[in-house]
Amino acid sequence: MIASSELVINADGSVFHLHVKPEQLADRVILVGDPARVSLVASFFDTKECEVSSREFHTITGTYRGKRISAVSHGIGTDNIDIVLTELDALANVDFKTRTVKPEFRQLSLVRIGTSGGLQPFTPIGSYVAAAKSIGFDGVLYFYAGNEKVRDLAFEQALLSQLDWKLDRIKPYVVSADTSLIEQICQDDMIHGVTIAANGFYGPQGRRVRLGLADPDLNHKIESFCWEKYQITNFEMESSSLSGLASLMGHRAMTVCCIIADRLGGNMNTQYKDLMPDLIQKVLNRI
Ligand SMILES: O=P(O)(O)O[C@H]1O[C@H](CO)[C@@H](O)[C@H]1O
Ligand SMILES: O=c1cc[nH]c(=O)[nH]1
Repeated sequence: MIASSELVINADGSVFHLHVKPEQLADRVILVGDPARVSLVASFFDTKECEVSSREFHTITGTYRGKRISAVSHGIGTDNIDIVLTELDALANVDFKTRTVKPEFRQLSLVRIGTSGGLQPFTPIGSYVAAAKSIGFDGVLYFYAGNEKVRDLAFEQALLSQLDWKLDRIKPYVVSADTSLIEQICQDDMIHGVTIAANGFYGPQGRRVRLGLADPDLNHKIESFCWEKYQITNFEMESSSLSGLASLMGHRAMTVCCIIADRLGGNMNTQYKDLMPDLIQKVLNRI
């Protein structure tokens, strides 16, 4: 039995942070950072079954062309993904009455639709980049047993050596998205990329506002990195822990982002919300 301090269930039977009840979660889940983007996703639904909001976590479950789908916001950062993935997995796989793991595993398909900064000439503003591989600058995955089994250790070595890694308190890790989900969602209109999930928007993505950077050359090294068939394409902030935790739990997960910042040219599209409906519809049609 899982103690009440470990898996926290609210008095109304919902899970602690998301405030969602087990019967309210669909097998297909669209994850987004911005709580307002959940309403945008749900605006395409044919029916709406429930809507729950708590902190930055906004959930709407409904149907799209006969498919039951939950849209869930996770806020910003890989630490939030630890909360959201653990609670979604518990909603699917723990019996909330007995507080025991259900005998039959229920697999979720999770697609994160995010925004991102492009790092290559072939990832301009407005392009869609799916994270076939994610590089985690965060440390969430390291806290879980068996993390080495879902990490690409050869890729990690190539990174440390080619980037001449100088930030000795942090060791980037590499994980893969679910290949069957990438095949299902990505067509010619999405680039298969390698995405860095940074543990911040500014310094950890090489942005300088007032503070200097510990390794001012890191972004140049990231842009020129090339190993086997891989180049690093973009920065966002959640795909690493999403792919890593989902792999450990047995769920299918991937991230696809709309590029809104051109880090090479120094340009930004602050009107990116106009670009989102098209990407959302593509994912809803394919999930
Ligand atoms: O647009 P979302 O989904 O929030 O994704 C990106 O935007 C946020 C930073 O502005 C981070 O969450 C990053 O991953
Ligand atoms: O540059 C960007 C743009 C969106 N989200 C990020 O994390 N970085």
